[in-house]
Amino acid sequence: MSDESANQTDLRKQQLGYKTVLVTGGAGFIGSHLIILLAVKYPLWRIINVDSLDYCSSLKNLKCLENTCTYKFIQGDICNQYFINHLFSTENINIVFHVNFLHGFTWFYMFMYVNAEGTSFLLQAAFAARVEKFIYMSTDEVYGDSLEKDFDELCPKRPTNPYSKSKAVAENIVMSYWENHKFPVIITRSNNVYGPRQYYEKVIPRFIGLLQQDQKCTIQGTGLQSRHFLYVDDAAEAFLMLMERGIMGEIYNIGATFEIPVIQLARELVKMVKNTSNIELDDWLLFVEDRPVSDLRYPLNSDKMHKLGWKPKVPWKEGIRKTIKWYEENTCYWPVRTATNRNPSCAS
Ligand SMILES: Cc1cn([C@H]2C[C@H](O)[C@@H](COP(=O)(O)OP(=O)(O)O[C@H]3O[C@H](CO)[C@@H](O)[C@H](O)[C@H]3O)O2)c(=O)[nH]c1=O
Repeated sequence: MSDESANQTDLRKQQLGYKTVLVTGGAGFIGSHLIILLAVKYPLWRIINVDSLDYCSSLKNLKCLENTCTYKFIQGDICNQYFINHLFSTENINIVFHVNFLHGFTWFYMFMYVNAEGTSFLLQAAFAARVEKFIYMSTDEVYGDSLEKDFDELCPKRPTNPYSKSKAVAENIVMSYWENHKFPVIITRSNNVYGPRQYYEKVIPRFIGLLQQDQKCTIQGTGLQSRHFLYVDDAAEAFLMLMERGIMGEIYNIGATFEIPVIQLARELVKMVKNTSNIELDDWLLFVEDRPVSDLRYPLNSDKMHKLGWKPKVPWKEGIRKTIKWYEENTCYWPVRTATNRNPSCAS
């Protein structure tokens, strides 16, 4: 089929209610789970995955869609303006999930470039193409930390590290399109997401990978900082619910109900992975240098999501059991099993 007639077919399908959805960073952990859920729930929609295939992404994550004619992978960089403009002018994109981002605690310029400037390139092109919904995945980290009070979406942003600062800047750019042009955007701020296929640099897969190789869990700092963990299927469900029912121009917290200090998380994982008695648990902990800035916790008030009808469904015990099982069955999935955190500031 020629490009022109393919375009005509797309347009006719869109008139019938079929959509074309773009997911940036779709070969990564969260992006790939989101794409698979989209493909299951909307089998007739076109899904375009744009990913630069950085070290923590893999096309293996989407192997199950390889032969699906409604799914298309394009290797590309959101910071390449020519590429992005071409993408929007040729693909008739209706909905964007902007998942793609760069993590870390140093290299401030790179975070600003990818997270803020890249987002701005994408927005410009999406706006020109009159996209119907632009959903931007931000982070709970934009709030800074809180020892007591839960953050709701009206709390001020107080990001403390270069990554969260760049995400906060990107949020401002996204929101300015709503405020100035009523361009339909939604911002999500979620807790830490975990589950099968996550790259080894994040705390849960990293600890599992280390233990599987008889190495100790590297606790950064005291380990008393705690995190809320959301199973990836629940996160993907939340993103789809926002696409279906979210109010444009709004921000939504996507919070988990399970919170655990990192040191306790390590002990739980030791118990599960090593089948160790309580007395020996701490033999598997190694205290390493902390990050330059380490927030203690990010408690979220997710009432807005609950009102839309979303709640996390997967209990921690079930989620972590499934996750460990996956890592046990897929020891060679990622090239390096105990990736040192690519973040150069993490002394681990
Ligand atoms: C990898 C690693 C981490 N940690 C600690 C540092 C943190 O307090 C905690 C969680 O670290 P990470 O798994 O790297 O995730 P974190 O920095 O919280 O960031 C994640 O969660 C954020 C949401 O809070 C997302 O916005 C980020 O994109 C995502 O990467 O575990 C350790 O103590 N040892 C480790 O080896």
